Amino acid sequence: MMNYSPGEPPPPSATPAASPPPPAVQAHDLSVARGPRTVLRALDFAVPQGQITGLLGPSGCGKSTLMRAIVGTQAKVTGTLNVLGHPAGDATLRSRIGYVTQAPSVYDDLTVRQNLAYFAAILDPGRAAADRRRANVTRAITDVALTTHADALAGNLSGGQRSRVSLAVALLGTPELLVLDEPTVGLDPVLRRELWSLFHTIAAERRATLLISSHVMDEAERCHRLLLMREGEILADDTPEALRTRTHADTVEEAFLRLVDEATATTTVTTGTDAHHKEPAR
Ligand SMILES: Nc1ncnc2c1ncn2[C@@H]1O[C@H](COP(=O)(O)OP(=O)(O)OP(=O)(O)O)[C@@H](O)[C@H]1O
Repeated sequence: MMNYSPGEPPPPSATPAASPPPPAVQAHDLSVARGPRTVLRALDFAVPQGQITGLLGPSGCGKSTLMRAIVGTQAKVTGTLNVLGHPAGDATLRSRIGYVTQAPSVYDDLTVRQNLAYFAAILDPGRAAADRRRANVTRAITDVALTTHADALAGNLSGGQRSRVSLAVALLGTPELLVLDEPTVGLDPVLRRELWSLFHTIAAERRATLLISSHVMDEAERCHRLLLMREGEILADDTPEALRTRTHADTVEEAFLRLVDEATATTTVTTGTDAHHKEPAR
């Protein structure tokens, strides 16, 4: 279904211009409380346009919460969060963002094609758009490699296939920003590789921005940029290569672990009884 070969990510799709385009997402002093807890703490970061940014970190570090804030479905958000030039949650952003949650949102009693036709009718209503809708539905089904299952009931699909129906729904409207929460969970390695190839094709051909969460560190190597998270904070915001170089690590996983060790050592030193020395331990 696609033509990107895995390994090093290809260069970002945007051709070099005199001034770089504004970031797709820009956060300043962004915090989120869930219940009594602050689960995101004073985040500052930018997600560049037309690239794939990976959001990585252990379970519970706040990846889904951050994505929900970006798509405008999270309560108790403070600080500044701009998305495609508007405050997050602005009504004008609805058709410009595709969001796929961890739990696939599909109707089990409809076929794959019927599910997509239903969402296509909401996105692009009216009789005059019928041909365009049909073409978009077929394209989205092909994109996620579900052509052979197009007439199967969603309720009879495997978990990975249902996730791909959700992804196809997000691809229907050709969004400028795609926010994908762990889209490759439960998929076999071949399918994971194919989906990553699709993500690169979307970034390159449609100039879309993709923010993709994962806790599988080998997927980090396929991103143009990474936001590494830990306990509600951003530990690093860089390219995979720069992260590896900076930490003298062979893999992003190793780089992440070194950064965690550094952060832990800093915390221990600054919160310990002898809090004079604040440099991270080596
Ligand atoms: N509805 C809720 N009420 C209170 N706290 C919540 C709620 N949902 C999540 N949390 C807490 O917020 C923190 C961040 O959760 P979040 O789901 O964003 O993490 P995550 O990094 O996406 O995890 P995972 O990789 O397991 O999906 C966690 O500590 C979690 O316990």
